Amino acid sequence: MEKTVKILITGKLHDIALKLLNNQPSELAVSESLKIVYIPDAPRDIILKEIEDTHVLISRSETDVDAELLRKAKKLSVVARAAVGYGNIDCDLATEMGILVVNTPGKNTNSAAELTMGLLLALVRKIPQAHMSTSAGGWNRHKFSGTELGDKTIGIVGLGNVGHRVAKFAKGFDMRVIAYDPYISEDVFRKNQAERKNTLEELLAECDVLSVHVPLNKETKGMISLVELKKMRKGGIILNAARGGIVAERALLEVLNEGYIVGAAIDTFDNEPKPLQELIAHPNVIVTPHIGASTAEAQYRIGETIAIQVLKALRGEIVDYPVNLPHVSLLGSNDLKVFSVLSEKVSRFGAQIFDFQPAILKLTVKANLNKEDLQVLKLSAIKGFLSHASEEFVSYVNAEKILQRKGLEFEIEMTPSSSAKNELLFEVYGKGTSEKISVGAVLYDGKFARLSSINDFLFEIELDNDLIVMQNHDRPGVIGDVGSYLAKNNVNIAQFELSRNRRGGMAMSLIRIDGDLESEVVAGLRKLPNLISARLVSGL
Ligand SMILES: NC(=O)c1ccc[n+]([C@@H]2O[C@H](COP(=O)([O-])OP(=O)(O)OC[C@H]3O[C@@H](n4cnc5c(N)ncnc54)[C@H](O)[C@@H]3O)[C@@H](O)[C@H]2O)c1
Ligand SMILES: O=C(O)[C@H](O)COP(=O)(O)O
Repeated sequence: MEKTVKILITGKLHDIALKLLNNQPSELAVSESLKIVYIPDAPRDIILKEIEDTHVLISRSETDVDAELLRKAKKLSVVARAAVGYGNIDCDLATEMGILVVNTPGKNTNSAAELTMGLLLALVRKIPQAHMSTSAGGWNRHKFSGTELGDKTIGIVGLGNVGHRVAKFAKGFDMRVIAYDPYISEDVFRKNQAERKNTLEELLAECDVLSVHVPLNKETKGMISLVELKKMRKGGIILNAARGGIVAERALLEVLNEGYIVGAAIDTFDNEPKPLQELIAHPNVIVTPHIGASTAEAQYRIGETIAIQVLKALRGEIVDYPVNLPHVSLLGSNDLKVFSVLSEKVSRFGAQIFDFQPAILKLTVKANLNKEDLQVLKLSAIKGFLSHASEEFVSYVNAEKILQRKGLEFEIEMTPSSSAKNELLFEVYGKGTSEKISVGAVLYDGKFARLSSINDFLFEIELDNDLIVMQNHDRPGVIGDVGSYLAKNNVNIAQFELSRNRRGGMAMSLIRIDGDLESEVVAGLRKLPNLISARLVSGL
């Protein structure tokens, strides 16, 4: 029966996202049918109920994806954050549970940077106050006198996507741009014509306008508190269109009341949607309700990107913007995608053909790959092995953790090849010295997955459907007996491959069958004369 995947959407999304999920482009089509439950601005109690049988959650900043929610989500495999900040998602727990978290970095950058500049201009020219007064019939040309941006210094904390766009815009207003971001290279500062400050203190001491553009995390929460605000020049102003809590709100209120800081423009708050009342009502503060990403253009880009991420994740592909798989970024090419599927298949096969206690798994790769691509193959192999050998839900996200928990070691080795060979050898070693199995696989023509060996036996068989792995004595009549037994049990053979180590010695056969096979049928095979073993390998 076709599986149905439930996608719960709890925030407002652009129509393009729903269009792409409902009418999937052929290259992203998923085999499951999708049940989309779209509840923009969903209340918490509804989310907690709906999440129980949800497979994919698409959310915006108002949905806290915390431990309470995750623990109720028994079927969840993807959390898709339709924006950048994921401070509201318990990523550690999601990782532990094997849930992939994705986001859409860069897609709302321009909108957030434009809003930041809008807030800055509105603040220094008192535009909201002048508008209110004038639209109410007033005409106060002297009351609404402001200050210019030209020649003032803006201090940017976090020169990432939004930060460097703000830097560019500020340059357009002839501002001096200084920035503090210890995590990026000198080059980024140079390219964005921002003077690098090595400490936050240096930056604070020199800026008239302080604008924060860092993520909210343990390190940045409260990074601008009373001490830091007092390190700024008297008469400075503060912008926060990043996250509430980066600038401590009570401290900001204090310096505003003292008149030490003369203005603040804020889009993001500690307690959304009910921010600190005294702060938002302060006469020198202008506020917006977290609308940095709220433009038609940003929402289109986000909607399109998030739908593609979800479809890729459902297809088992590695997504473009994984949050909790930092060591695997883009799945570079289609070739790598096909190779990673081979890696998953060969290890899933290997997991089903031994009877000893495994201790070490080893993948030998004959190809020319970079470190990142090798990591993809490693994760695919672990995932393939564990998805047979573990009761837990295994994904690229938690595969390594589960492996560690099971006390298994993984080794990976690459044998560089002068020609473009794509071959894999997957080995499982037991604790005893003689316990070992190996399975070889190859990509013919760069795309067709074939099993090429099991231990010393050579094959060329498709790694698809269910397979029977049989060992027998190399004597006449075995193939005939097996063929008629399977026919009697209504099993159709798609491919039969026999390999032997020497004439009259041991033989191994692989039988690829159409459809599913009952385990009793395989058990019956073992009773045939000259059969040593027969086992079913499934889920390929
Ligand atoms: N108001 C909105 O609607 C809106 C829209 C977009 C982004 N945002 C928020 O803006 C912030 C920046 O977004 P982005 O897309 O530019 O992210 P980004 O990841 O591209 O940039 C963040 C930068 O902060 C730097 N950084 C991290 N920790 C730091 C620290 N302790 N000190 C100094 N620098 C540090 C990083 O090195 C990085 O360069 C995030 O909080 C994001 O959630 C808000
Ligand atoms: O983190 C972000 O990208 C912004 O805060 C926008 O988030 P939202 O559009 O989901 O509120």
